[in-house]
Amino acid sequence: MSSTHQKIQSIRIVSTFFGLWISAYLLGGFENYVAFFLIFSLGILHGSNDITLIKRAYGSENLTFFKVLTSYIMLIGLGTALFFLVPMLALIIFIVFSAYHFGEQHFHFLQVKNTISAYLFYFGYGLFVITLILYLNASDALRIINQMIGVVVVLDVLRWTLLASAILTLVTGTMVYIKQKFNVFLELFYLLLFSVVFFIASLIWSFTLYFILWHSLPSLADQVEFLYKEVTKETIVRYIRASFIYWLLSVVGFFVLVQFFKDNPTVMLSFFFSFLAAITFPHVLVMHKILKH
Ligand SMILES: CC1=C(/C=C/C(C)=C/C=C/C(C)=C/C=O)C(C)(C)CCC1
Repeated sequence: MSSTHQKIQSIRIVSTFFGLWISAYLLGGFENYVAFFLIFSLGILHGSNDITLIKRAYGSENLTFFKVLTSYIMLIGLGTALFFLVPMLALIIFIVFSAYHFGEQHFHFLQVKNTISAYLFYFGYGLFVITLILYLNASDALRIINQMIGVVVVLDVLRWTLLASAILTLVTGTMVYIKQKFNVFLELFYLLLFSVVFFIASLIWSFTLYFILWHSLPSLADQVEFLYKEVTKETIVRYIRASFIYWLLSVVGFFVLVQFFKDNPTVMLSFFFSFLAAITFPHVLVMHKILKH
């Protein structure tokens, strides 16, 4: 593990405990502001440099900036249209993509990469974590999901998904472990920590702590390393400069669109997750290309 990732590992464990402590002391409303601030800063930032990453990952010979931008916008458009036309299918695809993406980032240190068992392991693990967040905050989660897809999803769906993803993770994790040993106790400790956090914290705060500390931070470090070979103050500043315009566009875009929904908090939250979903689709594909190597 590189020294950057070791540092991030310590930062995220300490910050998770701090986040847990905060959730006991901050008032709900203020906690939500901090959560959205973190999602709109670090969370969106970690997906803002995708266009540079695609060009680098595919080699820039045949790919013009215009071609990449057009396919990127088309994918986001497709994602948005899907949420309008067939919301339930869109949500399922989004969760499948997100689950794989979270698991792939979490286990990016494994050398066992392009095998079916590794793919299923990433997917199973990510799905387990996402469902754990939803299950331990079920009333809020189900309200938002119902609002997003217009169908009543019951607690049993979460319960069975949790069980199925746990079994999938266990079976495929064993297959991966046979090929490459990893620290199972540390992974179990993380899962225990997540369960305590998700149980105590609210839905938005639980999602934020996982998304920012356990996903976006290590992903940012990987991307900076991929683009500039090392993570230093200078390369971080270069990364921020290169992604700033995309970051600004998505944040401004979100705040313009959200004006239509500002009178109803639940509709606003479901719009927020649909927006996150639409910009997530191309990001997952780009990161898969990078983490594969
Ligand atoms: C928390 C939560 C949800 C799941 C969000 C997910 C899965 C987000 C994934 C984001 C990604 C992968 C971002 C890019 O890196 C739902 C089911 C939408 C609605 C209820 C609350």
